[in-house]
Amino acid sequence: MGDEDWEAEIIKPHVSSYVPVVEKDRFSSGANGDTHNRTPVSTTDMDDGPSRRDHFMRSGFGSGRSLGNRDAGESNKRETTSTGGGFGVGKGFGNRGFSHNKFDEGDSSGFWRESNNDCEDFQTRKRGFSKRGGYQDGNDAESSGPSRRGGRGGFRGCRAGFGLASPNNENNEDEGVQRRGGFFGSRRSALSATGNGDTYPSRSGSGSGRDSWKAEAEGGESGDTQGPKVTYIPPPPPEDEDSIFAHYQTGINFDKYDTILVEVSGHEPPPAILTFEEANLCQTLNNNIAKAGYTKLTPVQKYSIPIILAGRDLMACAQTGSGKTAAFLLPILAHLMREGVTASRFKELQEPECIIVAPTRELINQIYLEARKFSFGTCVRAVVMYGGTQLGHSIRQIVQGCNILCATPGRLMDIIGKEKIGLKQIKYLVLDEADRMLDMGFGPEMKKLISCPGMPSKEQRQTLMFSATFPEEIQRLAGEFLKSTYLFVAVGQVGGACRDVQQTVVQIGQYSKREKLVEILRNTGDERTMVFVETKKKADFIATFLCQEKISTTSIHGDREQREREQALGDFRCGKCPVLVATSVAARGLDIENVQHVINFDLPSTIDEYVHRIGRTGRCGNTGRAISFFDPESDNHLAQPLVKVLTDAQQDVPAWLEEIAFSTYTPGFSGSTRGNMFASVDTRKNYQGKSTLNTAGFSTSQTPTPVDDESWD
Ligand SMILES: Nc1ncnc2c1ncn2[C@@H]1O[C@H](COP(=O)(O)OP(=O)(O)OP(=O)(O)O)[C@@H](O)[C@H]1O
Repeated sequence: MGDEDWEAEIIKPHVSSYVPVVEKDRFSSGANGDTHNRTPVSTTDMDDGPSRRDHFMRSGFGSGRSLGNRDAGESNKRETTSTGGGFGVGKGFGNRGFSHNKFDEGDSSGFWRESNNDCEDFQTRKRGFSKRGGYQDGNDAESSGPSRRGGRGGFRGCRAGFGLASPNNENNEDEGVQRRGGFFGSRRSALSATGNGDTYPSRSGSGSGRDSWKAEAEGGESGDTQGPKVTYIPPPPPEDEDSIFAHYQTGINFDKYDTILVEVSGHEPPPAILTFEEANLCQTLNNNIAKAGYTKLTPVQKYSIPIILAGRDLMACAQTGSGKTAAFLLPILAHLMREGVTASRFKELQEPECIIVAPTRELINQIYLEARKFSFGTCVRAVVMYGGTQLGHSIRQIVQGCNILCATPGRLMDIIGKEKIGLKQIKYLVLDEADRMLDMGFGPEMKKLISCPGMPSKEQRQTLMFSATFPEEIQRLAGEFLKSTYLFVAVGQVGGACRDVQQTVVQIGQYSKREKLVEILRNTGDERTMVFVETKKKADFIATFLCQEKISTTSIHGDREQREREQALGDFRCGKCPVLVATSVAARGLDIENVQHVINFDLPSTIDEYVHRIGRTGRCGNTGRAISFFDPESDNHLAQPLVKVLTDAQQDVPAWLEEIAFSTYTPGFSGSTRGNMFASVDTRKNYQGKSTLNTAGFSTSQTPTPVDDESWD
């Protein structure tokens, strides 16, 4: 099936995953005339009568056979070898072109490799699928358009079994290989072509792919040869002041932030400020800060704001949910206003003063909403654009004027390639979740960005990097983006978990997880809970399973269309679906009120991902709970770093976990499967002076100390 079939596929409703299958009869015309606007699954939807059940039955899902197969969706091998219909292998895909042998042998060709990293780039991987090079030659089902792979699998499976016919049946095994694989993007080595939603080259560490990002962009989303046109136009956010400034309350532990140690390293850092007044921001900004409910600075804000105001480059690492977004937005806005930046007018080529990049669409949208909030009533205009939405829509937003451009990397490259954005005026470049972007293999793309024609050199712009985790390797790479004089701010333990999250680790076998999950969710009632799983397919599977159990659930992952992702998030935010099953696409940055629980149904492959995932709860001084299922069959590599994270966060460490950590002890272990994630200090060796202070501003030490925390033992 060629690209034209992709087109055909998107003009008729299709099912991109089997969660939406249950919604199939609910397709409605979207606001934008999109013909496949679907409502994510929820129990309420699923409970509404026999017809829905019929649908399940018809689709093969929910038959005793399907559901009775506890292995389905949980055991890769079993799925791929089962031909029993129902869940295991839908007729649509399961046997028609898949070489079981390949799966069983853990084929590492990269086809159908589903990564947990389905952030912004999921289209790219799908693109990779279409170039499957020899995989299942001649099978029309198998060679169908890549991005619709899951969809077709689901859709066809729906007719003839159920959509677990996803070709990703082998994924878990491949992921097992991948997750232990290389570092910068090496996990993606097989996925090299561009995608329709986010066009950029391979994430492969080598930067393979095409030579020019511009070529990528031109052959990208708008390049009709590359895939289906994305028609989704996200609904505009509410414009009324109440909505713009809607916020949740800080929690009981907000004041405890003052006791967290902060380490600043680098030459001559400006002193921290203790209050918003000391920042000397303009009146409009102060008003907006007040309307946002901010009365007191968080530690990362106390340090970062004066550093950014002083024009310094910054790498800042602070625990999840501790206000990093405002820490960079406020001083940037203050500068822009001080410099008299006025809203740019309609122009074909816009030249923003600031670019903010983040790895996921939902996160960049959230940052945009914060930028819009703090720039309210000013002349500064923020614009957001991200993959999975209509490119023309992004362009229309931009040409109206753009001072602060919030973008995901792929879309940013597209727009620059289309010469809608000039870089000459850039004064601030912000990389949020910088480690994630670099880890995902965006390093080459980011390097291309900073060497784009017109982009001021690092000496002439201010570059800011933020995250809750900064492995050493990433720090070293990140140094290329920053002036050598950059300051490094570490609030608390770099890579450490937020102490406001009560962490529990449960030892459990793969096949008992679902039962346990239901048990937990029955006890949590309507409390908002995020359930993380490792693969997109499993996200759908678990969401559907929970719906069957009458637990209102929706799901978010990289194979869902952007419309569905946003709908899912909306339903979760408003409480319509209090359970959100997610892959790591939702692990970073998402700030959702009242998430009381995070459940790691599957532990992530790395400890820093764990830290980010559990950081979706316990934000801004609120408390939360995280329960993680630890399967000794697959998670032993996490035992050591997990023990460290738990210990550092003053949590109970189960004896069995300590034992596993001990038995898998690696001399020189530094807390990460990928390197020294617990680099509690700036990894530069040449800085002089490091101050360790508590956030009330009192110095506890002014002398440099050696790297003291690289080893957990
Ligand atoms: N000084 C403050 N006073 C009150 N609320 C604040 C303050 N700073 C930030 N917040 C709120 O705290 C929440 C978390 O902030 P934010 O999303 O910026 O955290 P983060 O550190 O970026 O987290 P993550 O590491 O998960 O991305 C947001 O709702 C934000 O509006």
